Amino acid sequence: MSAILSIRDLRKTYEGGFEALKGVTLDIEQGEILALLGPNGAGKTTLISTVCGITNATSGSVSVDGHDSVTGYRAARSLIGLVPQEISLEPFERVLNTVRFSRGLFGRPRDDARIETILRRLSLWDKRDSPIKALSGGMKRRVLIAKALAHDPRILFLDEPTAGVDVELRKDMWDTVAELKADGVTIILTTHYIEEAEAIADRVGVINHGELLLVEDKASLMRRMGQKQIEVQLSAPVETLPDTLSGYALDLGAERQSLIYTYDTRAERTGITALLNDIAAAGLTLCDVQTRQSSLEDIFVGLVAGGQPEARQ
Ligand SMILES: Nc1ncnc2c1ncn2[C@@H]1O[C@H](COP(=O)(O)OP(=O)(O)OP(=O)(O)O)[C@@H](O)[C@H]1O
Repeated sequence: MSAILSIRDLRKTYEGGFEALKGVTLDIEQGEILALLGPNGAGKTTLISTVCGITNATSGSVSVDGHDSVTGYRAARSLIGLVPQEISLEPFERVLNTVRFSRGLFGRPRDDARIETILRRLSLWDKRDSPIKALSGGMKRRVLIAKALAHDPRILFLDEPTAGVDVELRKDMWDTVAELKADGVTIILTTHYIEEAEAIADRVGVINHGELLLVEDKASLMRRMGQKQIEVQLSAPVETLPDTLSGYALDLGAERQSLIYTYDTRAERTGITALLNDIAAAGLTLCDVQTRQSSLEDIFVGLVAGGQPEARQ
């Protein structure tokens, strides 16, 4: 895979001096779905707006399929579709015209067959003659996507596509995103919902206070999530670990009265049975056992709080 979008040391300081982006560097591969997770005010919308040229960067660069977003603005922008967070549609305009008009804005020749395909894909074809104001909130969001796709962009930004939508519609939106990916569209979406990132992303980025804290393959994050800890409470404190237990990666817990063993749930052998046997053979008496599992949410919360992710019970 090759990067279709390269963001280098992107900084944005708003008038008044607020530093919303503090040097973001990120490569986005052709055809991937990247979810950008971050709390309110993290800089997600600023990042998207800057990449799309709605806001000027203070410094740094963005290259879209080789086109610089400043010196080659028109070419770069024509490759991008943007679905904004806010629903900003003309209420009396009809669906078909709204979407057709968007294509024209990018100087693309009228192509009714293409618009029909897009509207059908988004289940909007039956509503093509409806005025926007007659649509439900979910349908309006679909129109925003159709508008963003009208000029056949190769990269689609979705800024919190499912904020405030019900569970069913959220799942629908996830299906739509998967279909767009199958069409070869590269998708970057921002979200507060960790389960959304889990459900659809290939890679997950975590942003906070204008800094990208992590960008990682979802599968490897899942492996981290797969990490579990078992804490064995002992009936009496131990000074040092018995030599017979030195082969295990064990940590001593609070007041040296517990042993903490971290293992991978996906491993063929977790080693728990042998560990428990060896603890007993070393003459230690167990009085309780607890397990904890770290989740993507723990990793996220830990990163955003500036600490280490903790395992969760
Ligand atoms: N035009 C502006 N002028 C000054 N500060 C701004 C402006 N736009 C955004 N900010 C500030 O920049 C920071 C990042 O905002 P941004 O909208 O990018 O965050 P976000 O991650 O998208 O948040 P949310 O999840 O709430 O949409 C916030 O502290 C915000 O108040």
